Amino acid sequence: MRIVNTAEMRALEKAWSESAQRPLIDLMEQAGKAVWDTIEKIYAPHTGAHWVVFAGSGNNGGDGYVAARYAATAGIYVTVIHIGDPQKMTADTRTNYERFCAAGGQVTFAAGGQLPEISEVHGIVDALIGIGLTAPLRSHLLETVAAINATAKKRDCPVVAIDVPTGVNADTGNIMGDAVKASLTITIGAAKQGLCMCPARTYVGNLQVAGLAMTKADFVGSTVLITEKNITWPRRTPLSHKGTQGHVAIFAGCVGMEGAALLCAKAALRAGAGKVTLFMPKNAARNIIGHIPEVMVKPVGNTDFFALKDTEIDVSGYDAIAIGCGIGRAKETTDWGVAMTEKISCPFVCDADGLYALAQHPGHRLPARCVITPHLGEAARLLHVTNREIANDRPGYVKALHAATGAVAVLKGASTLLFEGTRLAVNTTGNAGLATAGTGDTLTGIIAALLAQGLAPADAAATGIWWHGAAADRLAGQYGYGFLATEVADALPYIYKEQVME
Ligand SMILES: NC(=O)C1=CN([C@@H]2O[C@H](COP(=O)(O)OP(=O)(O)OC[C@H]3O[C@@H](n4cnc5c(N)ncnc54)[C@H](OP(=O)(O)O)[C@@H]3O)[C@@H](O)[C@H]2O)[C@@H](O)CC1
Ligand SMILES: Nc1ncnc2c1ncn2[C@@H]1O[C@H](COP(=O)(O)OP(=O)(O)O)[C@@H](O)[C@H]1O
Ligand SMILES: [K+]
Repeated sequence: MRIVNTAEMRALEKAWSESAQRPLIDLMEQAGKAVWDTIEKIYAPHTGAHWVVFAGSGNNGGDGYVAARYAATAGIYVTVIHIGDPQKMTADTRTNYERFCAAGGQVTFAAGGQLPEISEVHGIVDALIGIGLTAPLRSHLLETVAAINATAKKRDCPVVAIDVPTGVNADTGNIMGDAVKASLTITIGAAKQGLCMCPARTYVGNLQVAGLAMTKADFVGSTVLITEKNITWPRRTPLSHKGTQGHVAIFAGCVGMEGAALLCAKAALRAGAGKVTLFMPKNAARNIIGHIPEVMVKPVGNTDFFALKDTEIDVSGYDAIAIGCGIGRAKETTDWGVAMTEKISCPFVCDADGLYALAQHPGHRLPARCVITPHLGEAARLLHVTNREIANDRPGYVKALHAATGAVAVLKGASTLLFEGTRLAVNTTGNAGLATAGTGDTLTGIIAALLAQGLAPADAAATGIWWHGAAADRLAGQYGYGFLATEVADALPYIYKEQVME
């Protein structure tokens, strides 16, 4: 599926219009026709069925008027409810309003609050707002959206959103106050990236792309979904041995947070690392020796946490390193963590308190062979903005993380995002069962193991987040929620078997 952001979409429309020397209203005609054709194909409405189209004054409303005209021509009893000020109709929307009326169509104008009672309806089309929404819905639209959702529930009829369900931010996937809960979203030209992200995904329903003439060229958008079709897997051959599968060194844990280190180490082994060595402050290490027999534990120093002198550790000879899980936030540890990022010469992943350490040293740059894996709060700390600012624009801030650090940036959460410098990647696996302590540590271990097995940093990050989410989806299928971070690690080989060995 081709995926774009709204700026790209508008640029595509403009470029098409200029090169084809045709007005944009021709695209609106194609869009509205494609919408009705798709509705016919999916719902096969019978002659005389009643469909209600909610139209706004922007061009999304224009698509709605075109679809309404095709519906009427097909023998559907179609009514349009135009919400908002008709004086504000765009020129193309007005033209299609007039064409619909000239064809005998009925339009009711409403301010938003007081909607006419819809007693019998077989389907609703949402053509209120598309990619033009950037601010929270104003109150009259909020009332309309609530009325659409309530009517669809009461009448048990489908709701088809044109381009974007009204209320969804097409770039960020955020809900701008409230949104239409669509059964089907027919997105115009190419899928808007926000439609593929949480929380929008639960409002989009079945997503169909209406291909228009302008997107038939060999256009590649700057956004991509991470799916089982485009990730890279490490391979084993019959001759593989532990020396060929990569040696991961993990710098993790402190007294009281030994578990984070164990989770990271276990996940690295489950993700195929040939050997895992766990470096831990001495007093923490003595608490966990033997917990995972496959892990080599190297106690460091003489204390509860890592300290600056621990930069003397020889970090050569490893294929990849994970640093940061559960190391704590002592000043000495943060100074040590930042110094280590300069000493490490192999690919590495930095997470959790390692990111806290980086945030204490603004402007510190990381090499491109480093992957950082912040959640929203860690990203906010790194970029010195609020959690809300990040939540409002996750696609923008994952790019900002890359720009600020130079590393391959992963922004975790529902719909984890990845940016390596060129394309925004949106993960498609994972579920709210992952909202439990330690699942981030397992992700760090997975990415480190993939780096150690030779994957490029961006590939290791993409495969890692997909694999981690897929393991969680398998567990959610078995248990629902309530599975543990350890179980996510233990589920990894089953996914590998399905994807690589079957
Ligand atoms: N270019 C073309 O020919 C093609 C365009 N295409 C179609 O056009 C769509 C984009 O059209 P667009 O740019 O006109 O914006 P659109 O989504 O209709 O939104 C503007 C309307 O929303 C309203 N509104 C905004 N914010 C609001 C808020 N917070 N709360 C309440 N209201 C708010 C705003 O009202 P205003 O703020 O002006 O009062 C205005 O009425 C695109 O998604 C696709 O469907 C395709 O068919 C291909 C050809
Ligand atoms: N609602 C959710 N849907 C999908 N994935 C989620 C959700 N909540 C959390 N996750 C995932 O779970 C992991 C949590 O990581 P993190 O917050 O660092 O946990 P911890 O620090 O306890 O290890 C991340 O990979 C994140 O993307
Ligand atoms: K819409």
